[in-house]
Amino acid sequence: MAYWFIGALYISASREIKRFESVTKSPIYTHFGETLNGVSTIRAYGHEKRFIEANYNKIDDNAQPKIYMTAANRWLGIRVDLTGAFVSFLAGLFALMASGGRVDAGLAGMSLSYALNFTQHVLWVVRFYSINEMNLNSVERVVEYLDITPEAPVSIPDRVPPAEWPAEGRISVEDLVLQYAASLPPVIHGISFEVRPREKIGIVGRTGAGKSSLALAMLRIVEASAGRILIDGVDISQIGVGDLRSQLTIIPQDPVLFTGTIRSNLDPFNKHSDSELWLALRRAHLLGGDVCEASQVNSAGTISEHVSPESSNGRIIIHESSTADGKICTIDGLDMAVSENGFNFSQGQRQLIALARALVKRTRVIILDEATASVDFDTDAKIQATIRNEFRESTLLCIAHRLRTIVDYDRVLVLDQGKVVEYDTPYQLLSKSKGLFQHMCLRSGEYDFLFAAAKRKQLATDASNAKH
Ligand SMILES: Nc1ncnc2c1ncn2[C@@H]1O[C@H](COP(=O)(O)OP(=O)(O)OP(=O)(O)O)[C@@H](O)[C@H]1O
Repeated sequence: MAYWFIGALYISASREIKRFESVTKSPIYTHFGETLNGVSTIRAYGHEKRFIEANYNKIDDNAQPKIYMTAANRWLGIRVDLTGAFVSFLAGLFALMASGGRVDAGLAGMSLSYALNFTQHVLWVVRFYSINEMNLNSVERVVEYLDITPEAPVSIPDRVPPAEWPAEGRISVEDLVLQYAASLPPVIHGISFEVRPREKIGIVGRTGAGKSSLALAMLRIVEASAGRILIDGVDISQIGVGDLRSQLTIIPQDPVLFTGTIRSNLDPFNKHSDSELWLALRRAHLLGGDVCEASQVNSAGTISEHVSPESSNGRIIIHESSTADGKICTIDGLDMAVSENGFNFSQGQRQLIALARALVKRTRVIILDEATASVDFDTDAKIQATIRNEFRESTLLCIAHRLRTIVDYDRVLVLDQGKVVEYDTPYQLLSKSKGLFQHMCLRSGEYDFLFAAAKRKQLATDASNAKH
C-alpha cells in the first residue's frame, strides 16, 4: 500500500511534467526552422543576438520540466529506497521472531535477499508504468489527427470521368458558396458564371475578393458549401479528387517544387522524353534565348541552334554565356538537383518551372494564380506570349494583379467581397462608366495603354466573329 501511494503521487506529477516537456519542445524546432529560413534577413538587420537569445529561452523553457523530471525521479528513488529498507527491516525482524527464533538460516537468508530485491523491482514497476503512461501522451496527440475528416477519395470507381474528359474545357459555376470552415463566414457568396471552351478569362478584384479561393475551389482544396462547379457537364464534387486534379493544372502564387531533379519535377511519372522537357524549359524562358521549335531539339535532348551544350557524364551543361539573352539561365541539366521546396531557385524561377510543368502536362483547363507575379516585366511579357501561343487550345483562368496581363483576354471576371460584380470583355468593361474594372485601370496609371489593347482585342474578336 505504501508503494502504491508513493507510485500514484509520482505518476500524477510526472505525467504533467512530461506534457510540459512535449509542449515546450515544438517551439524550439519551429523557431530554429524559421531562423534558418530567414537567416539572411536576420543577418541583414543585425538581429542575430535577439534570435540566439530567443533560442536559448526556448531551450531553457524545455529544460525546466526536464530538471523537474529528474527531481521527481530522485524523489521517487528516496521514498522507494526508504520503504524498501523498512521492508527489509521487517523481513529481518519476522525472521528473528518467527517460531521463537528457530527459523532455518537458509530460509531467513532467502527472505532477506528477496526483501532487498523487492525494492528494486517495485522501483522499476513504478518507473515503467509511469513511462508508459507518459508516452501515451503521444498516442493522445495521434488520436487528435485520426479525428480529422479525411479528404474525398482519390477516385470513385463507378464515377470515373471518361479518359478524354475534359474534351472541351467548358466551365459552369452555379451558385457557388465557399467557406474555409463551418465556423467561419463564407468568402464566396453564391456566384455563378460560365466559361466557354478555350476562353481566356482574367480574374481580377481587390485583395481579399476571393480570387485565390475560387482557384482552390476548382481543385476542391476547399469544398463548396453550396452550389457546384461543372467542367464539360461533369459536377466536380461527384468525382474523385485525384481524377479531377490530374486533369487540371494550376500555377499557384507560391509553386511547390519537390526535392529531386528538374526532370522529376517536370515529369514525375516519366511520361515524356528529354527533348519535350527541354523544350518546355525553353518555352517557359528558363533557358534564355528565343523559343525554338521541336525540330531544333536533337535526340540527346539538347537544343541544337541556340545553345552549345557540352555533354559531361550524361549531363547537359548550358553555360550562361551561351544563351541569347543570358537572363535566367540557371538550369545546368535535367538532372540538376532541386532542394527542399525548391529553395535553390528564386520565387520567379519556381513559377517559371511550374509554367514549364504545365507546358509538359498540357491539360484542357489551366489556372494561373498570379503566375507571373515574381518576374520582371520583360520576362512577364515573354511568358504571356508563351501562354497565349501554347495554351491556345486550353481554357485559361488567370488571376492577375497586373492588368496589362489580362487586358487582351477574352473576358474579365471582376470579383468584389466574394461576389461577381462584372463579367464581360475588357473593352466593354472599360467602356462602362463607373465600373470597378474601369476604376482599377484608371488607378493603375496605364489606362491609355490598357484601353488601346482592349480595343484592339475587341476589334480582332469582332472581325473573327464576322468571318465565321
Ligand atoms: N485559409 C484560410 N482560412 C480562412 N479564411 C481564409 C483563408 N484563406 C483566405 N481566407 C479568407 O478568404 C477571403 C478571400 O481570400 P482570397 O485569398 O481568396 O483573396 P484574393 O482575392 O485571392 O486576395 P489576394 O489578391 O490578396 O491574393 C479573405 O477574406 C481571406 O481572409
